[in-house]
Amino acid sequence: MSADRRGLLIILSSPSGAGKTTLARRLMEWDESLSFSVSATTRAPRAGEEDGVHYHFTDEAGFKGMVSAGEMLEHALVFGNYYGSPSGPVRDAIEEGRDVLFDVDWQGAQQIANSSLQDHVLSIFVLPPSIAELRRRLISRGQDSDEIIAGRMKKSWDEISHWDGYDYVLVNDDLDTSFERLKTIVSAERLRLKQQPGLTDFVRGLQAEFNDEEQS
Ligand SMILES: Nc1ncnc2c1ncn2[C@@H]1O[C@H](COP(=O)(O)OP(=O)(O)OP(=O)(O)O)[C@@H](O)[C@H]1O
Ligand SMILES: Nc1nc2c(ncn2[C@@H]2O[C@H](COP(=O)(O)O)[C@@H](O)[C@H]2O)c(=O)[nH]1
Repeated sequence: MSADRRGLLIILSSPSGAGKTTLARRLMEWDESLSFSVSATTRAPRAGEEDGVHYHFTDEAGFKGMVSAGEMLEHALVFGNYYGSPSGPVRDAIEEGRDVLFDVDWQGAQQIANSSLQDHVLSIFVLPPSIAELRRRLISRGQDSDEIIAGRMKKSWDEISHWDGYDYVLVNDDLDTSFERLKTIVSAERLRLKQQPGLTDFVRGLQAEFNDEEQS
């Protein structure tokens, strides 16, 4: 560990359409030191999605090759496509004391929470204010076919049923309020004692200064 602060693995999960990608993008704009874990996926790119920025788009053979080479921190089949988080950039960031943001489903969140990096995990589940609003958001995003939206709505309860396995839960009703709460969570978690190993040396310095003053 070469940094004063231990990096956090900030995991956002939610049913599709609840708003985690929107919140993740805002968080990245708020703090440019955050790294986003760009997942690999076999899903086809949506309009506006760039390879290497939003996802590493690959085919099934390429994806399975990465898994068998041990290059994935976690991986899962979600809505009929493979998704996974490459481990290299995550381990580099943690080594340097930087935080990494993940947008993964509950299976990915569980695998990261059970990995050797479990002490770094901060997990947040995002709930929609209602199921009707979840559907409205998926439709208004305007990027998936009716069939895909129906499939995601059908699976939404599978995802929601894991809500209580997370450290924090946000009901994403008003976006600005949710974002303020998310910033509060991240800011507070960064100040936890275990995240600041450099404090031991700092307090030793205070003690030396205190002892010097006592003796003079
Ligand atoms: N609090 C909110 N109020 C209204 N609309 C919202 C809110 N949060 C997000 N949205 C909108 O809902 C739609 C879905 O949001 P987003 O793509 O962030 O969801 P997601 O959880 O990342 O979904 P997926 O898992 O499918 O990637 C987007 O059009 C987004 O602008
Ligand atoms: N386990 C993982 N889940 C992931 C990863 N990247 C994204 N996801 C989840 O997939 C669904 C669908 O995403 P979409 O971009 O197709 O709408 C969503 O729940 C994401 O959180 C990953 O690397 N691992």
